[in-house]
Amino acid sequence: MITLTDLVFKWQKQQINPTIAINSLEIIQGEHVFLHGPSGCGKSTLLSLLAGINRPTSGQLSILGCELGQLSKSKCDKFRAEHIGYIFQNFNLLPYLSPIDNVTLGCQFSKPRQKKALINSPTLNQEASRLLNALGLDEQLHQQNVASLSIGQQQRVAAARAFIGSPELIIADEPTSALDANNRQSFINLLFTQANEANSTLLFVSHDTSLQPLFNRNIDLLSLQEQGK
Ligand SMILES: Nc1ncnc2c1ncn2[C@@H]1O[C@H](COP(=O)(O)OP(=O)(O)OP(=O)(O)O)[C@@H](O)[C@H]1O
Repeated sequence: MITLTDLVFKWQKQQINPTIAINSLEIIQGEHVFLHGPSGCGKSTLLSLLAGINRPTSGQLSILGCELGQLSKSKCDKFRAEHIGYIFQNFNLLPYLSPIDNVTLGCQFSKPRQKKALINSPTLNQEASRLLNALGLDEQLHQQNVASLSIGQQQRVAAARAFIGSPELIIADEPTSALDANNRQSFINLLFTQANEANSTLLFVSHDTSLQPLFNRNIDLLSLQEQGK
């Protein structure tokens, strides 16, 4: 599903030590991967490459057989909209829109993803509402401005936006950092249920190593990078 070969990424051309240097990594469809490593080792940078937000400096990065480094920026954006659900560390929600509008935005830029979302519900709004309910966001909050929601509630909106249209890859960057232990466990359970239902690959970044046993694969980015340098 994801294949990295001799992948190198430098933020600056003149940088001596690349931020990312990975010889080889293969992740198969449906795998639940826990990615960890010390602060600054490049976790968010790697995620931005996988999401096509940044481009490799050299090497290959292929997702679902598509070589992301070869795509134009607009094709990369289209690829991301179609195949990837991304839960950002700071959620990246549009504060003046409602939860429903934020969630439907997740599939607004891809017709195939909209079609997949409409398998479960007659309209995109109803599908957004179904996902928000499944994530435990009270129905009366679905139409309020997102800015008026608590952090935990905003996190649910960010998750529903990533899940809509069952993308093949779900990327979650520190998605549980703002939650207490109970909410963290229920959030993880929902994440796994959603990923299993759609056979999505899950790439989950966290500093909380107590979550590690819940995943079927554990990648230490620092050791992976050591092999590549
Ligand atoms: N936009 C940027 N421009 C230049 N350098 C950057 C940029 N973003 C990150 N870096 C650098 O890349 C390196 C890796 O940062 P990154 O955020 O990927 O680490 P991380 O492992 O996700 O850290 P954390 O666990 O603290 O979130 C750091 O040295 C950081 O300073």
